[in-house]
Formats: sequence, structure tokens, C-alpha cells
Amino acid sequence: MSSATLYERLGGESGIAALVDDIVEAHMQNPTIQARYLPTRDDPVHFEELKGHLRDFLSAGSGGPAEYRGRSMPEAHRGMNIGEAEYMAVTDDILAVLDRHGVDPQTRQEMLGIAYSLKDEIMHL
Ligand code: HEM
Repeated sequence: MSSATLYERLGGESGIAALVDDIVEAHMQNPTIQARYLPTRDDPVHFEELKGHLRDFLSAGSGGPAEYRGRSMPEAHRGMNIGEAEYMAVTDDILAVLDRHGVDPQTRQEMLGIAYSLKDEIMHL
């Protein structure tokens, strides 16, 4: 086990910013979920706010200093009726990007655990 916090292992503020950019881009390219995400780019202010929320969510949730000011997970995803295949697609994108950024397997496993733990707050709402 590494003694570094998850936040540190993700590369701190700059590492997380780079991860979020690439994860969002991966979602835009992923046929299973791109229709959910492409419209968020139509309004650049909203898009930047969304990416800021994703950075803060990841920082706050991994032991970093950010304060998450976005909506709760059920609030953010209510009305989307997100299914299993879509959840898998998002998780796959995240793991692939972590791999590309050289994040170690134990840390990727931890991220997978966190993603699974959030399922009930995000799916079928
Ligand atoms: C590990 C799983 C997930 C996490 C941690 C997560 C996290 C978040 C966060 C933090 C936001 C920002 C909320 C805000 O700005 O108030 C968000 C927004 C969003 N999420 Fe998720 N999400 C997950 C899975 C999914 C899935 C499976 C989908 C559907 C394919 C999805 C679609 C969206 C969309 C479209 C938005 C933007 C909503 C908007 O335009 O305001 N998310 N998510």
C-alpha cells in the first residue's frame, strides 16, 4: 500500500485537471455516451463550469483541498435514467485515461471502487 493520498497519486491539482480534460474528451468520443455529453459543449460557460465541478469533485473526494460546489450526484443525474451500459462506458473511459496517464494499478482499482460505490446515487434516476 502506498502512503500517499489518492489525491497525490492522481497528480494533485494539475494531474487531476489533465485527467478530467482527457476523461471528458473520451466521453465525447465514446458512442455509448457521447450523446449525453456533446450538448454540454454548446454553452462554453456551462462546459467550463462542468469541468470545474468534475475537478473539484475528484479533488475533494480524494483528499485534496478543493471544495465541491456542484450538485449532489442524484441531483446532477436525475431525469437521465442512466443504464448499466452507460455506467460501464463512463467507468471504462476513466480507467483507460488513468492507464494512459501512468496511474498505478492499485490507484485505478481504488477509483473503480469509488465509481461502483456511487452507482445507486447516479443510475436509474
Ligand atoms: C463514476 C460515475 C460518475 C460520477 C462520479 C459523475 C460525476 C458528475 C459530476 C460531479 C457532475 C457535475 C455536476 C454539476 O455540475 O453540478 C456530473 C455531470 C454530468 N454527468 Fe455524471 N458522473 C458519473 C457518471 C455519469 C454517467 C454514467 C453519465 C451518463 C452517461 C453521466 C452524465 C453526466 C452528464 C451529462 C452531466 C452534465 C450535466 C449538465 O450538463 O449539467 N454521469 N457528473
